Amino acid sequence: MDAPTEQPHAAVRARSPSRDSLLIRRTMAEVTPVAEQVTSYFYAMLFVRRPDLRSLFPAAMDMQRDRLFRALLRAAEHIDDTEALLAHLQSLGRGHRKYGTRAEDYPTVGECLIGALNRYASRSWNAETEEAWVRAYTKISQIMIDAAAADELCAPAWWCAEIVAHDRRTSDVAVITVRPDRPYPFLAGQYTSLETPWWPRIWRHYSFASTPRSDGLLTFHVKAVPAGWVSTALVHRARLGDTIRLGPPAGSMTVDHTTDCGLLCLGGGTGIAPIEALIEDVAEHGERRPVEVFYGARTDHDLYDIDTLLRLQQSHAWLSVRAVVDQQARLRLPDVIREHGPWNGFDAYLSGPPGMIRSGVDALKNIGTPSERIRHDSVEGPAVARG
Ligand SMILES: NC(=O)C1=CN([C@@H]2O[C@H](COP(=O)(O)OP(=O)(O)OC[C@H]3O[C@@H](n4cnc5c(N)ncnc54)[C@H](O)[C@@H]3O)[C@@H](O)[C@H]2O)C=CC1
Repeated sequence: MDAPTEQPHAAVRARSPSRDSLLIRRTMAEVTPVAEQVTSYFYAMLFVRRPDLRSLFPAAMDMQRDRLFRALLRAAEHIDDTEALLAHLQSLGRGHRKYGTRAEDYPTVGECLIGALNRYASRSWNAETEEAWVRAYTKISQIMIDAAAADELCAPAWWCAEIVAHDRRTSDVAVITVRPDRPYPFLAGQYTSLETPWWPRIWRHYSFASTPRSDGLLTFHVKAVPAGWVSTALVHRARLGDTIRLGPPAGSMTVDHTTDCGLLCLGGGTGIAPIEALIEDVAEHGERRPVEVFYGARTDHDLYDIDTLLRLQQSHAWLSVRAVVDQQARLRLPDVIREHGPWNGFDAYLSGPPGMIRSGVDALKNIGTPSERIRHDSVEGPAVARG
């Protein structure tokens, strides 16, 4: 994602913001309209001060130059939400190991961040604001540094993986299976970051389409999207035997096995991949909790994995699968959940395009689903930006 664009899993608590948080928000309000310039200035400063850091970023910086910067700003905005921030930043810190980031790089990044904000938020900037940003950045960077150091003791910074199956399902969707060079631990519902040999240092996120398997293989669903360099290479260029790199697993859209409540799953397009992993997870735990899947696609032809889902439905009485095809349906995917249900006693899992997640969350909230029962990974940024 890419990782720098992950966002705090936002269960925003109703609490009055701290003074630091208010000052940070004031800066953000001033820099948001000139975000492009602030970002360019930040990276220019960073690479002038530390030219050696340039090699950690992709050759074409326009593709993701603002990801690190945006991630830092977003984390600062959530500075009061310690619980959400902690999990998010730990994941970010672990994910940064694959870029080659070291603890000693963080102070320079912080100086450039504050330098850029100081310059572009000049109307509201003062000594108190600077202190608030220094405190926020110190907290953010320390969590990331600590998480990276702890991870170093037990996991590699990245895994190499060989493509062992490449199944073109439609003109733009491929189901790709890889064999990692070392065991790769993860949970059903999580995703990873992936780098191809053709676009070095450009990482994109893909969800695991199954539970961990005894043969250690990992499967991803990839759709080539316009201007999506990584996805297009994976669908149209990758061949058996090619080697990709994987970052660590991330994401919190996992099944809570301490309850037996039902699962309402919405999978849009290739967003169906982690939903399939969740179904397998429930099956492997021998649970007989209801799992209701709505699989949305634009056309019949885009339901590229409906056969897998129907096979799973045949073998599990607790599983129900419904396809919702835009061209045929009166309603779009998120709207159909209002027509079915009620969904009391169900946890909701959403995976698909950002717009689908947003309207799905709205639809669920409108029918009274509490937000702590709605799970999805971030709507903006890498979790769903899979170019
Ligand atoms: N490949 C993977 O592992 C994963 C991919 N994703 C994300 O899923 C998306 C899949 O893209 P496509 O296959 O092109 O899906 P798509 O754009 O063809 O849409 C799939 C379904 O979502 C619905 N939808 C789309 N936009 C909507 C909106 N604004 N409001 C309500 N419903 C909407 C459509 O009606 C359709 O039923 C991408 O954004 C990808 O990043 C998410 C999780 C995992």
